[in-house]
Amino acid sequence: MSERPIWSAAEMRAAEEAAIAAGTPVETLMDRAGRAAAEAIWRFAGPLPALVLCGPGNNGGDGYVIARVLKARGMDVAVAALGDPKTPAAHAAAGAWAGPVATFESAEPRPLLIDALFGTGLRRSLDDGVAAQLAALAEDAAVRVAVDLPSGVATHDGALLSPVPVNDLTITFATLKPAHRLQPAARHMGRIVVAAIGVAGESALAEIGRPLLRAPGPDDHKYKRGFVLVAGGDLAGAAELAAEAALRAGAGAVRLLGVSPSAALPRAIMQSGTIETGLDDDRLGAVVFGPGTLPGPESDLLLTQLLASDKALVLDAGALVLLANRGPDALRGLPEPAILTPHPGEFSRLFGEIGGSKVDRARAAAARSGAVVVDKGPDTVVAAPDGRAGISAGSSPWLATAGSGDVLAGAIAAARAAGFDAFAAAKAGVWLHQRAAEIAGPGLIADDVVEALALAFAECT
Ligand SMILES: NC(=O)C1=CN([C@@H]2O[C@H](COP(=O)(O)OP(=O)(O)OC[C@H]3O[C@@H](n4cnc5c(N)ncnc54)[C@H](O)[C@@H]3O)[C@@H](O)[C@H]2O)[C@@H](O)CC1
Ligand SMILES: Nc1ncnc2c1ncn2[C@@H]1O[C@H](COP(=O)(O)OP(=O)(O)O)[C@@H](O)[C@H]1O
Ligand SMILES: [K+]
Repeated sequence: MSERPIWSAAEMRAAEEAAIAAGTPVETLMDRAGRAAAEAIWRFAGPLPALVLCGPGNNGGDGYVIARVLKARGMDVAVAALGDPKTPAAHAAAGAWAGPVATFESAEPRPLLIDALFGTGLRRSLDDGVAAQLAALAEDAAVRVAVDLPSGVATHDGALLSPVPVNDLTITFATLKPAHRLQPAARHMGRIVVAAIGVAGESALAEIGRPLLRAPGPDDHKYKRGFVLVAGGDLAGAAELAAEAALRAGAGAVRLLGVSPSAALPRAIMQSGTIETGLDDDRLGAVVFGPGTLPGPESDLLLTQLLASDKALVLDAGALVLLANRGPDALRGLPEPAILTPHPGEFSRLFGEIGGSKVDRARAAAARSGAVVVDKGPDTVVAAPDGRAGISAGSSPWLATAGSGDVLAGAIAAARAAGFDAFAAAKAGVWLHQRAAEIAGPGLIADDVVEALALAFAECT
């Protein structure tokens, strides 16, 4: 599985510095960035009368290049600057722009707005007057484009430092940055184009991509495809959703125990036995515990049994409440790293308030617990104890419906039982879940996501 990297502002700067040290001047990088952005804008928006807003740094420098390239293509381009260029490269780019430059304050709206005020160098919120003028110009534009990042967005954590217009297109350079995928910023990007500018680097953070899953072959049997046990309790529906999700997400066999057998479930799901006997099975690839489980002495005892077993655990919902009482250290030293799937409430209950971005928080939680943490939400982050992390490329808001988390737990367990390590399984489950939600479409309920998992799985084989 190959995934799109996500670089921090510091990693982007390091890549840029490495390229410069290797002989590519910053002016060349800026020229590539501006040309690529102009090309993307030209293709996306067509030849509308454009207004390019240029800030004082290199983001503004990109803006001057864009203006020059679009004008050379015959477009009607106006430029407005927020202050004079402050970097040599931006200065050179501004010098190469032959047309007039209005002040930012005096800029009049035009159908195509190109925001090159601030990018990764933004250090604080925009001044109120600047944010208000940007909003007014965006309001009156037909197409809004952001260069690298919408101005006002914090690169690292996706916070909005001041009001930010919703863009139709954002062109970023080399790789995605965290703010392109983290909320609340992510919803302000519109379509995202990543333009190559000839810099290289490395990052432990990537976008969660479509996993490569194995369709069964001639040598397969059901247990080889993956055997999942769902340890249910109390509220049967949630455990049933997890069990059926595991089956539809590719597990060869699923057993659901701890709740009364249900005729509503597919007959393919095994429902006989006790959790104790069910656990005593070497063929088990993953155990889901928590969906539908209420905290109490009995469920707490079961958690103790599961932690003492050598099984790969996916802990969700009620199991996370039980775990919060013990503290995340209870997971340290398990033979197989557990996978935790907290929603924001469960996350803070389990790990307390952690500062930084959502990626920082998930990484800290994973390092603390030794588990893979799936920090759920519209921008789900998966983090491993060693610092590797992934951010979901997006998620249908229709997943904000009862039971959808149970479905995710089942899908993750299927990937784990299929042989993926905990980090890869968590990411695969997140991808399948969001894709299934997309397939199920608006108005979905959790049961529909379960059904659609089979189609999502098929896209990965
Ligand atoms: N890193 C790279 O490899 C490349 C970066 N490029 C562009 O360069 C940008 C980064 O350039 P810079 O580091 O110069 O940063 P920016 O252009 O994003 O902004 C920095 C400038 O804005 C000022 N500033 C920051 N926040 C402010 C605020 N709230 N109000 C008023 N002024 C504020 C700073 O004092 C500084 O002068 C990227 O976003 C990208 O668009 C491209 O030219 C291509 C190459
Ligand atoms: N607004 C939203 N946009 C996108 N995805 C969401 C949104 N709200 C919730 N989700 C996703 O839906 C699932 C909800 O899980 P959870 O809160 O545990 O629900 P439940 O307990 O009802 O099963 C998670 O996978 C989460 O990422
Ligand atoms: K910008």
